[in-house]
Amino acid sequence: MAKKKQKSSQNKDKNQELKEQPVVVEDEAEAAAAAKQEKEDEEKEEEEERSFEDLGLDPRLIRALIKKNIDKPTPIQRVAIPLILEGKDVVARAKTGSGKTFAYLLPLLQKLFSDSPSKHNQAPTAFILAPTRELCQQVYAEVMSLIELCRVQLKVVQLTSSMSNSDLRTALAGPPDILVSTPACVHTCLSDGVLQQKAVQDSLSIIVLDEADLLLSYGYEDDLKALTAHVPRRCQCLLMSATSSADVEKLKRLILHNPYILTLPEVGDLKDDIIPKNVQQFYISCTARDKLVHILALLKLELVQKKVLIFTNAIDTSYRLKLFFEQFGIKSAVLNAELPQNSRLHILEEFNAGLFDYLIATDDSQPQEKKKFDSGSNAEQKKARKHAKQKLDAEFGVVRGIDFKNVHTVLNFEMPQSAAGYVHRIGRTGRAYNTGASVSLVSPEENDMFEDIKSIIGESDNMDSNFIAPFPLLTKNAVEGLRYRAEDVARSVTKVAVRESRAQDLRNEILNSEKLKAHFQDNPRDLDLLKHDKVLSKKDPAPHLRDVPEYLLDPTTQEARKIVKLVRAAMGNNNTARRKGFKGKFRKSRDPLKTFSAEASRRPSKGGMRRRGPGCDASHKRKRKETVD
Ligand SMILES: Nc1ncnc2c1ncn2[C@@H]1O[C@H](COP(=O)(O)OP(=O)(O)OP(=O)(O)O)[C@@H](O)[C@H]1O
Repeated sequence: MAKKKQKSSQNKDKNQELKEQPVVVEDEAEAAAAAKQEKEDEEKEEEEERSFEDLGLDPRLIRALIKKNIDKPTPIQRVAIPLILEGKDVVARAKTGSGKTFAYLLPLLQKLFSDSPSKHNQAPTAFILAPTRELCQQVYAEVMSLIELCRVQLKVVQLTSSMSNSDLRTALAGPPDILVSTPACVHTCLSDGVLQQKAVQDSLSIIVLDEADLLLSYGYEDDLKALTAHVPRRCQCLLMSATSSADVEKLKRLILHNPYILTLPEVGDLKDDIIPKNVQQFYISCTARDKLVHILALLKLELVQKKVLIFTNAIDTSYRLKLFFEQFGIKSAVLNAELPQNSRLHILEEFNAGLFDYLIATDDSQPQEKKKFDSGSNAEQKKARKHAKQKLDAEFGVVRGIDFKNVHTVLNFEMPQSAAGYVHRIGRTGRAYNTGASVSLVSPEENDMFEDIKSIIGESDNMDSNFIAPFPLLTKNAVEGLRYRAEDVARSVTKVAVRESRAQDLRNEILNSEKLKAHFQDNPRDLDLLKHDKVLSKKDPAPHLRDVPEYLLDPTTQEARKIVKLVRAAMGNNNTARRKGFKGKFRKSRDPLKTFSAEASRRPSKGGMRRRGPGCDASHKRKRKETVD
């Protein structure tokens, strides 16, 4: 009996053992996976800790960055900087606001600091080409400020198509070390002999195509082809882009030799390419007529965070909005392709410097203007095209690339005409380490487009990051409380008033532009000279419209205002908050500056960044892998 008992207990033990065995195996597998994960996390952390020093950056540049409150490279910078310093050709694709400009500018400057160009150079050593004048101006300003902070002697010029040949010649005399321009302007310089082709072949050692995904769509293909014929083979080529497209591929083939490809996991996929994950997206459904009262409620009841960038599809609408706002004591400025270039640049600078909180920008892809070409007789179409061409500056681009600083809210007063337009607009907030929000006012007529946008940005696939939610803070009562005043004022903003104010603004800005040109030659940093948010209404705003009486605020709206104020207080100045260790409410993975991750890698441990070396595109034989973040 005892034996039987012993046997049965032995069997039991054995069974137990057998039963437990797979568990043990599973535990081991789990432990191994955990250890692997831990190692990967450690590696990732180490990678994230890499400083600008670790990347081999010149101490002068590091000091300059610190003065700009930039102390840590972004993921794209961590990978691109060392490669560019090594002299490699690089294609870098990373979403908007991920720090691509410094990713190429820092190593480019460092190279120019150390390799002092030959005295015999007759042409610039570096070309930086961007699709719009505004972008060129932005890059130029960035280069100049870095150089100033580094106290190094380098000559940088920005050339624009509006300059005369003699001005171009003067600017190119020397020659400059860096030339910032559009491809069309450089092409003109080459064909007019302002830039000698032979000199370019001898001197050019680095060329950057910034916002490369836009260059071909802006019609620069022929200009680039003409230029590449003179780009020497030894010249280092860098191509920076927010998206991957057939155009980028075409450019890559046109100008690069065996580049390293620094790319994103889902390149070609609009949603992951350019929507910054730290932007919360909202919408409000209302009739086209009710948009005014809704936008008034959002701004006047302070239900959205300032600064606010408001998008319209037509220039007239932007003036209508401005005049409407003025009657409620809300000061705003408008930005559109009709304004002179100096004014536009100055408006951007003022807005970035925080001189006003509301900027009404008209999207540069003008469906309204385009429609005019598509209707009417041939002669009318021709006339309309000529007229529009004269009026609208072809190199103006407000939606893409421009680095609007600290925009907390993007408001689509009118919906863009494409999903791409939507993501480009949204990309103006949530830049650098900031968070942001967007609110789109959607009328029934815009519903189809809105549905398209939702499906293209992948709302259904990924509820977490790309969900466009109903805006929760605006109640029906709050809107109704303002309706009477809004409708009354809206009636007073007539078509004639809009036309007059548009013409008046243009006159003012043309005068401004001349003054600006002269003034900024001597005082490039003086921002306060001319204000762009001045009142255009002929009628003084009625005092009772300035303030919203308490009785119009229902308890929910009061609560909502409090929330918005609290959030603002918590955010403070975001950059300062970040320096002080403020982590923000968004997960790190939602920050475009921190989430540069690349195509699926075999070593996802460091964020899946894939660095593809020369020749990889074709053969996949020499795949180099390096991962960050
Ligand atoms: N390492 C960094 N740390 C903090 N901020 C940074 C860093 N690098 C760049 N920035 C800031 O981030 C913002 C966005 O950078 P940048 O304009 O280069 O983005 P981008 O990737 O070129 O975007 P886009 O594709 O829209 O042009 C800028 O204001 C820039 O000063």
